[in-house]
Amino acid sequence: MGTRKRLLAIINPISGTHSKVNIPETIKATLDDSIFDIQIKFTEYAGHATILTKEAVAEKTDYVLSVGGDGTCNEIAKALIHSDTALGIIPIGSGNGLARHLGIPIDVVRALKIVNENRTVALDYCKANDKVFFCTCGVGFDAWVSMKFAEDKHRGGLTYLRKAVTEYMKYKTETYRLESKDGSVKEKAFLIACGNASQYGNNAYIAPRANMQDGKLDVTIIRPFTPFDIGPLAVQLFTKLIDRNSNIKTFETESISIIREKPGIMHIDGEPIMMDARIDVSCIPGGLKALVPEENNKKSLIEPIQSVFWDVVDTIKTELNI
Ligand SMILES: Nc1ncnc2c1ncn2[C@@H]1O[C@H](COP(=O)(O)OP(=O)(O)OP(=O)(O)O)[C@@H](O)[C@H]1O
Repeated sequence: MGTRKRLLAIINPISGTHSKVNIPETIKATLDDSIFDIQIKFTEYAGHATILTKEAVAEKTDYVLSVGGDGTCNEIAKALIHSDTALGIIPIGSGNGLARHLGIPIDVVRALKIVNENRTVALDYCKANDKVFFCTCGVGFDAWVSMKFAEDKHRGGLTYLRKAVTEYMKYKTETYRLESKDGSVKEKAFLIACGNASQYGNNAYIAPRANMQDGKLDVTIIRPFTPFDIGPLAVQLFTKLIDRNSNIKTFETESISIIREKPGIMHIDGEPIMMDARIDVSCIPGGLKALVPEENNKKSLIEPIQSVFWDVVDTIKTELNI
């Protein structure tokens, strides 16, 4: 037993809508304790996961599991970059974009079995000014929705949907200047998203061609559109076809600067944050070790339907206090 790998599982008790009470037992029952020496900790406040992870890296822990959503993954993974400690993801958040991109099942037991397979790869990570992200960052409507979502006491994919619908009518588009190696352009945009991974979460593919091992960001610019365009746009977003929409511009780049008139909100892996008027976004190849399934991006066809079903059940339970 002397050569077991040290593993710390960090559980965010407020992520997503599922109960976390049984998760420590499930982790202990499912992870192979002949491979892993397991420790489990709950976060106590926002930002705590980063502190716990830094301690784990200093103690030469081999794996840190993020048991939460994309916000928890971000807090953990930013403390893991360029270290020998690998990230594992047990997705129990609201969007779970990074897990879904990597093909990790949205099911605690099945995700833990991926950890048992013990397959590590090097993934790219990205920066927006001094903020590190792994999935997507963006300015415009998506950042606005992330702020409204953060203010809401409810979580879950349905809350995202509710916020997007109610905020669309009130939202005013901005003009941005974009600078990249190809030159400088001005764009009036509903949103500008930079994807390291392909989706926001909940299988909303904002950067369908994004690859976390190509050293590049996939930039998507959605220009202002009318209410009549919403239906086709929504269908294209969820069917990986958004780059076919003529109102949308997509391209790949190693880096890009997004410049607006004054500082404002942006989102970093779905978490809202105030940023300077100038945002320099870049991709750093291969800086994060992560546990992934053998065949990336292979997922069950009924998984999105299951996710919505459990979201509805959890929302009803929360509303009825049961
Ligand atoms: N113990 C805690 N109490 C309050 N907030 C916490 C605690 N631990 C972590 N947080 C914060 O909870 C927020 C939400 O977590 P997370 O992103 O994992 O879940 P989610 O928003 O439901 O899922 P997703 O990001 O996939 O949509 C993060 O911003 C994180 O900083």
